[in-house]
Amino acid sequence: MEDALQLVRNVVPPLTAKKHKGQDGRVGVVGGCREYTGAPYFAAISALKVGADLSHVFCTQEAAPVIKAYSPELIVHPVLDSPDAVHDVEKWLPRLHALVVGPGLGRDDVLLSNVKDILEASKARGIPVVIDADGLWLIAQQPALIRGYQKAVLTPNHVEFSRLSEAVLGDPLDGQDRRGAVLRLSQALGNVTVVQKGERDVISDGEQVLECSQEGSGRRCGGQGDLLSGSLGVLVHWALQAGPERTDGFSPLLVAAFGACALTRQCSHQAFQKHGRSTTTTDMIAEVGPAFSRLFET
Ligand SMILES: NC(=O)C1=CN([C@@H]2O[C@H](COP(=O)(O)OP(=O)(O)OC[C@H]3O[C@@H](n4cnc5c(N)ncnc54)[C@H](OP(=O)(O)O)[C@@H]3O)[C@@H](O)[C@H]2O)[C@@H](O)CC1
Ligand SMILES: Nc1ncnc2c1ncn2[C@@H]1O[C@H](COP(=O)(O)OP(=O)(O)OP(=O)(O)O)[C@@H](O)[C@H]1O
Ligand SMILES: [Mg+2]
Repeated sequence: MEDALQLVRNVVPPLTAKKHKGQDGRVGVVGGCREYTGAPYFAAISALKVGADLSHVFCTQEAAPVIKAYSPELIVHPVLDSPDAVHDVEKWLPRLHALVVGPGLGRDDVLLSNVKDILEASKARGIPVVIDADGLWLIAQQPALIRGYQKAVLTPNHVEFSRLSEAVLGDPLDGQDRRGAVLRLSQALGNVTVVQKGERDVISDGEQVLECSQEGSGRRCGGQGDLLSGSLGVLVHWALQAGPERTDGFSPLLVAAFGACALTRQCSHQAFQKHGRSTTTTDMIAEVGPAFSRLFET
């Protein structure tokens, strides 16, 4: 565990006066609809709190004022259900380092179709993508969308993993051999990186496997996965920018995923010490700074 934490430390960029705004990360979250406005907010604000310089949310027109009202820090684009949604997002892609697709997306067919085209445009530009929540619902329906895309990281929870396994391998989760199940799913998807969240997070790129058992808490409130996926958007950019020479031969995406899992669990642990059973994801986001320093600032 300590070795893996050191690999994460190796990819964290120094804060220097020599950089300009944006250089430490410009992340976009694709999600936010009538039902769900918290999830994209949790993901986008977590990216900023981890250390991105700019955090965008591409959501439906109806969700935009709600998410804008949560925070002036976020750049919120009310475009996901506009007639020219794909173009409206695509024009921002050259300025983004990573995309987090799915938090609060919902399962509306029009939105899923727009996100399909946004993913195609992102792959064409080699933009790293983190796929979570209802983005995984889309992938389970159309695995070919990301099969073989080496800059994709999937972050399924228990149920989402079973759905993906069923769709891609024809069999749901093998309860016993979690490492084997994650390896197999990654391989079947052309070695994309897969994070199976759970009591221990199991992470694989189809060749190597890392497990994160950083102490978290017993609290299972909604939104914790969104904190993880938003943090991961930044860490993926940093790890790819640092390159494999800084990750001791491990895939940069594997190291980034381990870092996001450890950070999320540490936030949960710290928030639970203060708030106990009443801990919410908002309390956890308040712990991102101290948790990051504790784990990754040398
Ligand atoms: N504040 C907001 O805006 C938030 C919005 N969110 C957004 O909601 C969307 C759907 O997200 P989701 O997590 O409900 O996913 P999904 O797979 O449909 O679960 C459906 C059912 O599966 C089960 N189940 C789930 N997890 C399980 C587990 N670990 N172990 C076992 N069972 C488990 C459970 O069913 P049950 O077992 O209760 O019958 C659950 O009801 C997505 O876009 C996300 O971003 C959330 O991020 C939260 C905060
Ligand atoms: N049984 C568990 N024990 C300890 N930590 C857990 C457990 N299950 C999940 N976690 C941790 O909780 C965090 C969120 O995982 P979870 O499975 O709740 O994601 P999710 O369902 O996608 O969340 P969200 O509500 O944001 O969609 C991760 O950091 C994961 O490591
Ligand atoms: Mg989730």
